[in-house]
Amino acid sequence: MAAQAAAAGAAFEQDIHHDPKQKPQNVCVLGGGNFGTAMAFLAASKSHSVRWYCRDPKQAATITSTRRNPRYLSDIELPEGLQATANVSEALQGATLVISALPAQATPHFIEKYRGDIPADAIFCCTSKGLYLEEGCFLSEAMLRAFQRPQTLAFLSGPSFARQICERHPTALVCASAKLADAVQVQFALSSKRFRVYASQDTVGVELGGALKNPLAIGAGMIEGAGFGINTLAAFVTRATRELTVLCVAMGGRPETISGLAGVGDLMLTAFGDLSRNRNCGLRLAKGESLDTILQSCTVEGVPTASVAKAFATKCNLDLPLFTAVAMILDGRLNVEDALDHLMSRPLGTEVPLL
Ligand SMILES: NC(=O)C1=CN([C@@H]2O[C@H](COP(=O)(O)OP(=O)(O)OC[C@H]3O[C@@H](n4cnc5c(N)ncnc54)[C@H](O)[C@@H]3O)[C@@H](O)[C@H]2O)C=CC1
Ligand SMILES: O=C(CO)COP(=O)(O)O
Repeated sequence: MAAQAAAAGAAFEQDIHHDPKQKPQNVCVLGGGNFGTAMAFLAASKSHSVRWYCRDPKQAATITSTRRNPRYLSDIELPEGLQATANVSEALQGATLVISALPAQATPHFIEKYRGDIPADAIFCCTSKGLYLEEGCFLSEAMLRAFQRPQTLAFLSGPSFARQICERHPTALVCASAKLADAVQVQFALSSKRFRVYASQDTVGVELGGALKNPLAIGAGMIEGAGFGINTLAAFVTRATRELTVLCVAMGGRPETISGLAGVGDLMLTAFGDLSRNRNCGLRLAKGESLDTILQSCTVEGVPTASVAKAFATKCNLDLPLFTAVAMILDGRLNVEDALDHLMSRPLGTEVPLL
């Protein structure tokens, strides 16, 4: 399948979505991990000028000389024209579009440290999927505080494993920005025959959908790890979708966004997809591995996000048993079996509010 997809590669490069009104971008990708690799791959495939910041100088040098990322997705051959560097100022100089693929918890600190190097008129497009634990808030709020000035933010989200983007599987995402024209800039900058971006103005829904599906995907993994089958998983994902929608709408997002790519689309991918680190984290926890060991092995955004999600639910006066159970298991206050027992023993009720 991967070979077949790669063979279709030449067509992928063609920019069928070229809009003469959209200028070519000077793209800077931040983050040398899985998603940074996918974003650098995409932007370079579209013939933008791409500079890619990886904090490890050896890694950056190897990428530039071999066109492979030695640490992540190392079997993927990257397009020509990519320049990786460990020098932040060099990477950001003259950028018109900054695509950040740093872990959520690292992003505000990065901005605080390097805001002087980030061009004030660039679109800062965030692909991180998490809420900000240190301040118990949306990542965008912490990012804007870190900028200490107005900066155009966009959020790119939806069902998209980095590996499958690089293997050119047809993929669809949504990009949200307060001004539709800014979301459209990103849309045209990245769309191709194999990567379709929808534009949106629902920044709250897109940011929250991407972040909140992660603790729920951990829950889905726990169910599988505990040995339960598709009956349990389907029930969980259905009720999880409801909790996701109720919380996003209470926080100001649109329900249509949550039934779209950034919500249900990404929840399905991560709850059912073997490549999901959040799902695998739940699976490994249910099999008895310690959370510390798991977090040392990979980025799992759902862990810090779970407790912020629970705090958001409390603030909105919402009873969201699945978010609560996942957060309590991650805090070590409940085990998976007891959580399932408790969830199945809750008072019986109607599925949706009565008419
Ligand atoms: N992997 C995927 O398929 C997808 C990931 N995302 C999101 O992208 C974000 C990044 O995820 P991945 O790339 O998968 O993680 P990763 O763990 O593969 O890579 C993270 C990278 O960030 C670098 N990094 C960490 N802290 C840093 C700092 N302070 N300064 C500079 N570099 C730093 C690490 O060295 C590493 O290269 C997450 O929020 C994730 O939810 C979104 C869609 C898909
Ligand atoms: O968000 C993702 C794909 O859309 C990646 O999910 P994981 O972080 O669980 O691997």
